[in-house]
Amino acid sequence: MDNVFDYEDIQLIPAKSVVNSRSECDTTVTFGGHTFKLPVVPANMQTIIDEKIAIFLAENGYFYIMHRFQPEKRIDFIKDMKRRGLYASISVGVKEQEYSFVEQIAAEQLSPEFITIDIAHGHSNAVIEMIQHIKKHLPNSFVIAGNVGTPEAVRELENAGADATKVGIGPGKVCITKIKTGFGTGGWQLAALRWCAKAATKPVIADGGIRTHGDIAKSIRFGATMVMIGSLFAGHEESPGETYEQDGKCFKEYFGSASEFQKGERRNVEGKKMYVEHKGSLKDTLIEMEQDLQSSISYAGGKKLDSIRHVDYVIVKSSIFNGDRVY
Ligand SMILES: NC(=O)C1=CN([C@@H]2O[C@H](COP(=O)(O)OP(=O)(O)OC[C@H]3O[C@@H](n4cnc5c(N)ncnc54)[C@H](OP(=O)(O)O)[C@@H]3O)[C@@H](O)[C@H]2O)C=CC1
Ligand SMILES: Nc1nc2c(ncn2[C@@H]2O[C@H](COP(=O)(O)O)[C@@H](O)[C@H]2O)c(=O)[nH]1
Repeated sequence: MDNVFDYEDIQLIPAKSVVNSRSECDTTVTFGGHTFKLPVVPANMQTIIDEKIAIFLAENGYFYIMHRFQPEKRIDFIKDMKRRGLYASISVGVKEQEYSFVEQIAAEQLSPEFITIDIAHGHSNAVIEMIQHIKKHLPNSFVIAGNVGTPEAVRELENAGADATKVGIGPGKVCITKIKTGFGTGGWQLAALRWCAKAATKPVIADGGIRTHGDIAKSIRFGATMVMIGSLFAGHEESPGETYEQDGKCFKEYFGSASEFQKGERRNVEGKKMYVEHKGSLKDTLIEMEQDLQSSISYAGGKKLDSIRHVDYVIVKSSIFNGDRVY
């Protein structure tokens, strides 16, 4: 791989606008047979999403993926979403008990519309076997598999039956994989996305490293159908987790799924915790994201999201850490 770059190294080049108002621009995306208002999904992490937020997102036309860190609540969650006439979108891991869980939801005829296999190193037999297990027992569920960082991995997971792959190893705000292991797409996530998306025959989700709303447009330009975001969704009124007050300012915690705070032990820790300044309501952030993306579409010279995929770009500088620090 040569020519690597990250979000902050790229500027998209404007084309002549074909709209009189940004409100004419359409940010909707079709993914897994459903149409969503935005090509954006909050990260399936315990400090980012809970049942209440999932209901809000599904009811209002947004995509969500529920996290897998309270496994005993997943069956009731699927039932509750179905009872409300909403789609169900859950996460699974790859350990033994997850195989029985998949069989159980199949036996109870609770096929969720979306299942995300959520592990750190998704290019593995463990993920391939789980994809095949889900497809055998729940053939109607749309399977998202990850995380990966190479075209080989994308192809292998697609060939195993994944309906979409999730790209990003190490670019996350509370991720320390790149520092602790020396591996990943941290510092060149956008280039890795382009590399993977070129090989993909099915949708790709860009996961991690989004620091500004403009990075959503850049992800679309470099091949993403959907963009998973953690830190920008942390710290809202609705966000799970404690609110802390310091010097008159309110903060909320945001911790990694592989941090000791999630795991409850210091074993194979690849995540950290940070405090995010209170940002107001999630609804307002989603509206602002939509407006900013409408503006991106207008700069791309089109009316639909797809127009962003064809714009020119320049590489303006180079950086490794994308503004992140270890602590
Ligand atoms: N996107 C990213 O960059 C990263 C995300 N994460 C997030 O952290 C959470 C925990 O992830 P994870 O530890 O995978 O989940 P689990 O703790 O559920 O582990 C999944 C299984 O995979 C094994 N495993 C974990 N890492 C590796 C590896 N590098 N090579 C081979 N086997 C491995 C584990 O065994 P054992 O523990 O014994 O090795 C375990 O059996 C997830 O939500 C994941 O998305 C974590 C790191 C990076
Ligand atoms: N290496 C780790 N990556 C993690 C961990 N917990 C979550 N994640 C990944 O980060 C993104 C969110 O990134 P952000 O830049 O938008 O904040 C998330 O979707 C996961 O893929 C972790 O403990 N270690």
